Amino acid sequence: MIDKKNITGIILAGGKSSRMGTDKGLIMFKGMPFFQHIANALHPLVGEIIVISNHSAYDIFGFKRFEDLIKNAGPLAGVYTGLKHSKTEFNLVLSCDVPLINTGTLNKLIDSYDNNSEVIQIESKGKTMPLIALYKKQCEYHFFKLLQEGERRLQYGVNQCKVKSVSLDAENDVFTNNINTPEQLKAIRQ
Ligand SMILES: Nc1nc2c(ncn2[C@@H]2O[C@H](COP(=O)(O)OP(=O)(O)OP(=O)(O)O)[C@@H](O)[C@H]2O)c(=O)[nH]1
Repeated sequence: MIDKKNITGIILAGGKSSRMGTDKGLIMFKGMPFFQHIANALHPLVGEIIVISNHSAYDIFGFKRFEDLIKNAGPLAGVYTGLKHSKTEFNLVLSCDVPLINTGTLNKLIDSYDNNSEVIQIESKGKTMPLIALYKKQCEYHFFKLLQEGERRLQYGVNQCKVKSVSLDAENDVFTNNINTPEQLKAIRQ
């Protein structure tokens, strides 16, 4: 069991939201922004939450916010920035577009940790999800090197680490739904 004081929650909210057309983390769903749903799911499991985003609108949530150390380089740079600023060995990294996520699902990542892994990621509907994952801080070194080489793919970066995937039961797959488009938003609001 990992002590929650040794886990930082890192929420990435620095994307362009081009498919949605409006900043995804700030979309209202069941009375609160997507971002707040994600922070609420993380809160019981971590000692601190930090936000990685160049958008100052996220300051309203009251967490420390850091800007990408490498700009316009996508989620790989966002995760790298989060790990670099984290003070803890373990880090639960989430995107801001999974508003159905819950603490129980995230806890599965922590429960599945073993000493041989550097990243534990969710696998849902046959797809690995490196933005619902537990990272050891040491991954920052791999990611920095890859970014310097011009690599931008997060899943490629994760695959350079010792990675383990945790599959969800079919009835829990819904909690990891990525909401990227107005159509997907409409579907969860119904
Ligand atoms: N900090 C940071 N986060 C990012 C960056 N790019 C994407 N993200 C975050 O990574 C997660 C997944 O992002 P995507 O859906 O792949 O990209 P997006 O730019 O948000 O959306 P699209 O423009 O529709 O692809 C979201 O939480 C984004 O906010 C980035 O350059 N920096």
